Amino acid sequence: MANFLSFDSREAMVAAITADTRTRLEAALGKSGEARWAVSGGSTPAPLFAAMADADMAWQNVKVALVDERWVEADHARSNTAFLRRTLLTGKAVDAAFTPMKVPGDDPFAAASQVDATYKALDPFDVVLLGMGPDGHTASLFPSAEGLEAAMQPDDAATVRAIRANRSDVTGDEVLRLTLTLGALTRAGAVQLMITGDDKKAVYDAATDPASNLPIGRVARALGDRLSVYWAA
Ligand SMILES: O=C(O)[C@H](O)[C@@H](O)[C@H](O)[C@H](O)COP(=O)(O)O
Repeated sequence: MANFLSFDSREAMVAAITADTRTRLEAALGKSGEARWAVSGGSTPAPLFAAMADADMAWQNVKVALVDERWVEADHARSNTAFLRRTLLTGKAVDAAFTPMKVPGDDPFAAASQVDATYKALDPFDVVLLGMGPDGHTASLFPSAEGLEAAMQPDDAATVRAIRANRSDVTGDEVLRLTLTLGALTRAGAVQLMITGDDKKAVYDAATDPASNLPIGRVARALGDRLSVYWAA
C-alpha cells in the first residue's frame, strides 16, 4: 500500500516534498554523479518547483524530464515544457539538463518510438513526481483513453507511449499526449503523488479500492509502498 502523508497546511506539505526530493536527488548525485528527476505539469507542483529552483544543488548534473506532455509546441499556453521553463528551470536550477517530450511531427503515435529511445537513456528515474486529475487520471493515463492499456503494463520495457484521451475527459484541453508508462513508474527509485483538497482525496481514496479501475488506483496498487502520497486540504 502507498504511504499516505497528510499535512496540516499546503506550506507544510510543500516543505516536506521539497526536502524528500532534495534528499533523493542528492543521494543519487552522491552515488552515481547524476540524478534523474521526472516531473508533472499541472498547477499543483508550482510551489515545489519554486522551492527547488532556489535550492543549492549540483544542478548541472541533474537531468530533468517530463512525466507527460501535450502534443503542442513549446510556446503553447498548455505546454508542460513552457510551464517548467517558467517555474522550475530558472534561478539556480537553470543549469539542469532538461529533455522535452515533444518532437517535430503531427502524430505522437508515430513519434513515440523516437521519444521513447531518448527517454530510455534516463530510465530508471531516481524520483518521479505525479499529479492527479479529478477524473482519476495521473500523468496522461486517462480513463478509457486510446493507448491506455499499452501504457499500463507494469513490466513494459517502453518508457514513453502515446495517448489519445477522450474529448469528453479533457474538455478544453489537448487530447493527444505522450506519457511515461507504468513500466517506467515501476522502475523508478521513488514515486511521489502531490494532491491538494478534499475532492482529490476522495477521488484518490475511491480509486484505491481494489474494485476501482481508475488509472491512479491501478498505478497505486502496482507501486505499493514505493508510492508516497503528499496531501493537504
Ligand atoms: O497536466 C498535466 O501535465 C498532467 O497531465 C496531469 O496529470 C496533472 O498532473 C493533473 O491533471 C493534475 O493537475 P493539477 O495539478 O493542475 O490539478
